[in-house]
This record gives sequence, C-alpha cells and structure tokens, in this order.
Amino acid sequence: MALFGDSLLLDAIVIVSGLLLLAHLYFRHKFSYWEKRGVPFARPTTLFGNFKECFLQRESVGQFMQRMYNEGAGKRFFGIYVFGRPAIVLRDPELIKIILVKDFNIFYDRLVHSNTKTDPLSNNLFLLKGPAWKYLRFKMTPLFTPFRVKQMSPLIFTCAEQLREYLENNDKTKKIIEAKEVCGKFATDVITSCAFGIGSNCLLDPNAEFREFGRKIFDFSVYRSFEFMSTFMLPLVVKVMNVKFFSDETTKFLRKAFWDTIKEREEKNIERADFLQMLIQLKNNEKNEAKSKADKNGTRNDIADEMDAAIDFKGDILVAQAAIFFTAGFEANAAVIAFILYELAMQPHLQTRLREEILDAMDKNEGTLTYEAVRDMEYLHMVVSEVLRKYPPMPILDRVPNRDYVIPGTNITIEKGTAVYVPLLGLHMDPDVYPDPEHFDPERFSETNRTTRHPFMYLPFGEGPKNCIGRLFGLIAVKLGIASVIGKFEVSPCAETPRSMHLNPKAMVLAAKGGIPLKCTRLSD
Ligand code: HEM
Repeated sequence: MALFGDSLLLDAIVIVSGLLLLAHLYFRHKFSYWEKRGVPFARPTTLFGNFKECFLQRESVGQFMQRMYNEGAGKRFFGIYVFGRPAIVLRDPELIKIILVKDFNIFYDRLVHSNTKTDPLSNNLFLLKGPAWKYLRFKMTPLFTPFRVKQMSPLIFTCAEQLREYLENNDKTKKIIEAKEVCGKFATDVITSCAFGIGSNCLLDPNAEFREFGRKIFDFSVYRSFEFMSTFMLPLVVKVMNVKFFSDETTKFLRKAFWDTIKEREEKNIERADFLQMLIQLKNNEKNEAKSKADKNGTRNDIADEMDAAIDFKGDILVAQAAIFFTAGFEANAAVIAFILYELAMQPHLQTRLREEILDAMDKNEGTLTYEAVRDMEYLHMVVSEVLRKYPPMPILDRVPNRDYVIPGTNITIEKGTAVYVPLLGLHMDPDVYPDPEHFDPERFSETNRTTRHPFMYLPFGEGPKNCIGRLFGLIAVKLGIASVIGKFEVSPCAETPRSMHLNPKAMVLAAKGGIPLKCTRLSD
C-alpha cells in the first residue's frame, strides 16, 4: 500500500527527495562552520568537502594538503573540510612555530587514531597520545643521542658494504636496479641490525622475511592506502571499520621476531647498546625505579607525575615500540636514498661534484670512509637536504588542541579536537620561498642560502617536542648509504627511468609512481 496517494513510484520519489533534502541541509549546516567563524576556507563539494580527490586516491594526502596550501595563498591559515569534519591548514611559518613549539602543551597529540585492542602494535610512540606518549618519549630520547648513533655506525657500514657487493653482482649481470626496492633492502638491514641486533639479510637473501613484511606494511594497494589515509585523516572510519595500522599477519611476525630476540638476550645475558636493550630495561620495571629516584631526590617533576598514569611495559606494548622503529626507520630512509639516486642520475654534474667530495674524504683516510667524515661532508648534506625538501617522506604533520585555542593575533578560536595540519609538501614547494621548486638544486642549502628563509618553511623531520626522534639516525644511515654507493658506482637513467618524477597518489609516505629503475655501473678503480 502506498503512503502518498496510490503510486509506489510517487512514494519512492518523495522519500528519495526527502533524504536528499536532509543531506543537503545537513551538509549546508556542516559547511557553514568556517564561514560563521570568519575563517577563509576552501569551497567544499557536497559529501566529500575538499577531500574528494584524495579519498578517491587520485592524489596522495601530501598532494591534497599541498593543493590546500596553494588555495590558501596569502592567508596565515585556511579552513578545509575532510568530508563534514572541519580542519585547519597552517601556512604562516611563525604560526606553525607557535603551535609546534611554544604552545606545544596545548597541541600535544596527533589526530592519528588506532584501535589498540584489535591492533596491539599500534600502541606505539607515533600513535600514542597524552601522558603515555610523554613518558615513552622521555624514556626513548636517550637512545637517539649523537653518541648512541655513532656507536651504531659500524653496523651501518657493514650494511653499506653489503649494498656495494649487491650492486657489484648486479653490474656483472648488467641488470637494471629498481632503486626503491634496493634501498628498501638496505634500509631494512640497517634498522634491524642497529635497533634489534637481528641480521635480516635482505640484501643477500631475496626471500628475507623482514623485507617481505616491510613491503606488506607499505604495499599501497587500494585497501592498504585506504587504511593509511583513514589513520591520518578519518579517525571515525578507523574506529567504525576497525582499520588496522599493522595487519594480524604482520603483528604475528613482528611479535615473534622481537619476542624471540628479547628472550634470547635475557636467557643468554646478552647486552647491547641498542633500542631493544632499552626496551628490555623498561620491561624490567624501570618505571618504579625512576619513580622512587624522583621521590628520593624530592624532585617529583613533571615526568614523575606523568608516570603515575604511565604505561606498564609488558608484552605487546614493548613489541609495539620495536615495531614503530622498524616501520618508521626503513620506509623513510629507503625513500630518501632512492630519490637521491634518481636526482643524481638525472643531473650527472651534481653526482660528479658529490663524488669528488666523497673520494677526497676517502683519500684522507686510506681509502675508507669514517663516520665523522661522512657526517661532516658539506655537499652531501646539501644534497640530502634538497631531497628532503622536494620529497619529504612524511609530507604532512598533524596536531589536535586539547582545549579551545585562540589563534594569536586574531579572535578566531580553534575548537578542542579540531585537526590542525602543517602541509610540509606545500611549504617546501612554495615558489615564493623556493623559486622553480620542481628543479632539484642543492645550492638552496648552501650555508649562505639556507639562512635567507624562515626556518619553519623547511620541516622534513617536523619540529618541537614531538619531532622525529630518529632524525639523527636517519640522516646518518642515508648519508652512509649514499656515500658508499656514489664513491664506487655511477648511477644514470636507463630507458625505463621516468624523465620527470610522478608521485604515487596512493602512497602515504612519499613514493614514486611506478618505481625508479636506474642503471648502476661500477667505476673503474
Ligand atoms: C630521513 C628519514 C626520516 C624522516 C624524513 C622522518 C620524518 C618524520 C616526521 C616528519 C615525523 C613527525 C614529526 C612531527 O610530528 O613533528 C616523524 C616522527 C617519528 N619518526 Fe621519523 N623520519 C625519518 C626517519 C626515522 C627513523 C630512522 C626512525 C626510527 C629509527 C624514525 C622514527 C620516528 C618516530 C618513532 C616518530 C614519532 C615521534 C613521536 O611522536 O614522538 N624516523 N618522522
């Protein structure tokens, strides 16, 4: 029986029209959020807001934020909509500095969300929030001092040596290298041996399990990309659809790999100066020790107070930290080394200049590279810095205020819980700051040139207390890898090398669309 008159068709038309009208009114209400507050904003489209291209995986999250940055030209900040959720994109480097550093106590958390019950390894430093993050960060920071990183450098040199062997064998068979894949193997070997004392053997063994699982974490299939995008942009989807940062299979593998190593060390009383050792100490009740120390000294400081609410370092929470070092450690490093090789192949005169610097340093040290020599190479630093400008592996930063926040110099309030994005790719590709931004030019980072810009227009490792904890380690691993390759090999484009770089629209960590095939030839001695 029909509801409106005799016709079912009429019923259907009325119901559908009613629903459409409701949806229209709902989104009209939602999309008036920034206008009502007097915030300049990007014009949204129904349902998607400004997020359509990104959601449909026609542009990556980094490219989406870059587009929003460009649309907001001339403004200090800019309102956007991710579906119906309002968010702010920051453009002004001074404001970025205030939010990341000065007012950090308000912008303490990231928006990123995870389901720690069903995805236990997401209980890690990157994804944790509040006091638990603060406690963990405090405990982890000593692992990444220059001294610790230097201590690990012999292991990185060993991996670099294996990389050279790999490339030599490859040259003998005249094979083209897929730069991202080779660098992925190298970076995985580096992180597993430095952080966990595990020889993952990715360069020597084509079926190495660590490489296999690393590839799975960042495979950027349609569904995996959706999971990553949701983690960073759609917290509600993560909750409702139970999206996981680490799949069950990866969790099982990492859990076993790290737990076996922890057990072996405990049983055999093995101690090493690495990340895993520090995690083991945490497990063995560091919390109580540090707390009583703080009490005894009468210095129940900020951190000691936080510890009352802190974490019990047992079981998966421990493995979760190992998992994030592994994940963050290999993918970003691999991406950076691969992009450097690409840019050097495309501009051979830059490669020649870099090689001269490397060979010169080797000559001064009986034909070998030292940690200090690589760390102090000026031109190598310029090359790495320029790659991190053009291809920041993590192309956005996000923060969420824990209370309402009035933007300095305005009467505009960012409401508690509103996502605030720093669009790194947008800042780094701003032609007013970096003329001809697509052009790869290490001179932008010469001593004179780098002082001409606002320092917060260049943030490849983020900034403030929540910046990249692995910055120093990452830089050294990348530099050692590059110095080892460029000192002995020439990289050049092959027929399949893309003549201009296209980024993968599905990749959360910046990656080339379709890989980076290159020719890599051994230099004659
Ligand atoms: C060239 C390589 C790397 C780049 C460009 C990079 C970039 C970044 C960026 C942009 C962030 C976010 C910072 C913020 O929100 O302000 C971050 C966070 C982080 N990175 Fe890195 N990263 C690199 C290498 C590494 C390595 C080698 C490790 C570990 C060994 C690592 C571990 C982490 C962790 C654990 C966080 C979360 C820190 C926290 O929330 O306290 N990264 N990284």
